Amino acid sequence: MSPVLLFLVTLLVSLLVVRGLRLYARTVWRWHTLSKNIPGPPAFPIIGAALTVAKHPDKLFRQMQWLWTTYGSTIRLWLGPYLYVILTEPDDVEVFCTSAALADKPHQYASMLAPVLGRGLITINNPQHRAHRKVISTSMHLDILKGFVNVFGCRSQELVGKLRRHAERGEVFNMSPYLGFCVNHSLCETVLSTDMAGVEKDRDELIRVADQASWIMFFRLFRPWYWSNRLFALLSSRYKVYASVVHGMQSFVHKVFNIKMELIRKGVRPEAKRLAFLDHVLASDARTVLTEEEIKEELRTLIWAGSTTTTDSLGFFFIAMSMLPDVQSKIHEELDSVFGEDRTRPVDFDDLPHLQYLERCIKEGLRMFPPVCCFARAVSEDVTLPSGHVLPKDTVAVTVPYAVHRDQKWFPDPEKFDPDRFLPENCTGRHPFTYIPFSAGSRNCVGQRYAMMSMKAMTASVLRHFTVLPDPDGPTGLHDIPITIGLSMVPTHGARVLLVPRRTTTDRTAGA
Ligand code: HEM
Repeated sequence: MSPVLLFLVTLLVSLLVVRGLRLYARTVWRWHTLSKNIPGPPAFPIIGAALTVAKHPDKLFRQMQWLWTTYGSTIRLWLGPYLYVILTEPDDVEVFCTSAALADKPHQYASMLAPVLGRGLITINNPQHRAHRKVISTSMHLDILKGFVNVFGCRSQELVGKLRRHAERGEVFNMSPYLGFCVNHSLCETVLSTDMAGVEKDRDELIRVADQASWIMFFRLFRPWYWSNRLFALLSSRYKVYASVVHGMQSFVHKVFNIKMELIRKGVRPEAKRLAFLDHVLASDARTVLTEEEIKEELRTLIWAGSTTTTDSLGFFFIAMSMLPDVQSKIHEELDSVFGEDRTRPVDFDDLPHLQYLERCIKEGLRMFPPVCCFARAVSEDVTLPSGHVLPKDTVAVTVPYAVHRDQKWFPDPEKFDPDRFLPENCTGRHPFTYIPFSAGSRNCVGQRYAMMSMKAMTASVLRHFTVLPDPDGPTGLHDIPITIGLSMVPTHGARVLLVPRRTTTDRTAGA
């Protein structure tokens, strides 16, 4: 290159860099000015307050609790060069969930979560999101979900068989891996295919590593220096696991999808009673809206979205039950009134409406331990919140259900497990955005009904057979359960409990 050309190129690059820096400085200055009244931890140049939150996941939860007890219901948090505003006032949360200026996810969802979760509903933005959401929610229709309850019931019976071995040995053990397997097995069967012949190994391997992947994704979110995929690959020892999970999930979904397409080509249709979500999608208009690649991405999303969230909710639920004998015995009474002493019949769809108390307990569990600990939105224009604070354009708004659900005003004595908070008469007049385990608005959880049905079927199946007792060496109360934060909130030591088989009248007579 001639010296003159080199000079011109250097000059041009320098001008562009200076212009970029000036633009950035102007934007940051604007963010500073608009958010100066919002309290938050001190921030340093370049890294912001990253060191305040870049903690080990076991310590991160306490750190987040410290944030909202110290700074209140609106918090300013600088992470690297970005400004995050955390909101927990229900009126602000309503704007967060419903404002068109907050309908999209920030870019970190696409760059860090999409490789694992898939470029599906959770990570894509409008107008693509709107089109996909229409198709996916149609295929999550109640009539379709009804058919899944039998799968939940049967997988739960298998779960009970595995748990029985520990119960018979009279030992405290960690239920979480068994719950995870049951949840993931049910998800694969209902979302992808009832017939997993030939791909069981891939499925089981995926289930094994699912937790690690969710942990790694969250680990990155709080470390701006790992946001670039290249730097993450170069600098972090965790990249290898991450890359193998991404690859494993993609190839598993591709394999199942290809098997289905091959069967369709051969004119083989699964029995109507054994249709999975994918069968419904392939038989619907969805194929005209979504390409094959898009369908595969949505399948990955559904499986990931349902996996740790449901498993961890169940984990917290059973720990809570082990500490609340009175609540548990009310559930037992309800189960006995529905199933009698028959312990062999799997739970089916018609049983679910009769399990009202159980449902309230699940809802209260989700209030106290909402597994999605926070979610975020990109702010596409300045938004003035009802609390008076301004969300500046191009920043990120975040809400934290765990904190929202502990508002004394709407949930008096919030650390008390009280299922009757969800009696219809006690919900009247409650601010609708003060209970958001499944989020709310246009980006709420599309699997909410699926999740409630599967959790009801699984908890009913386990509690029909067992009484859950606490680990004598474990936490002393619900406030004391150690929590680790990954993509979802996890009980740090898993759901460690002791199970005691419930005896039927026949057992008692035989034993007498
Ligand atoms: C207890 C279980 C579950 C909880 C607590 C939960 C919670 C949530 C939350 C809070 C969101 C919003 C996330 C955000 O805005 O970033 C969400 C979104 C989503 N969930 Fe769930 N979820 C659960 C189970 C499921 C299940 C079983 C499925 C699928 C079978 C599922 C599929 C999805 C999808 C696809 C989205 C993205 C929706 C969209 O943006 O249009 N979830 N979930």
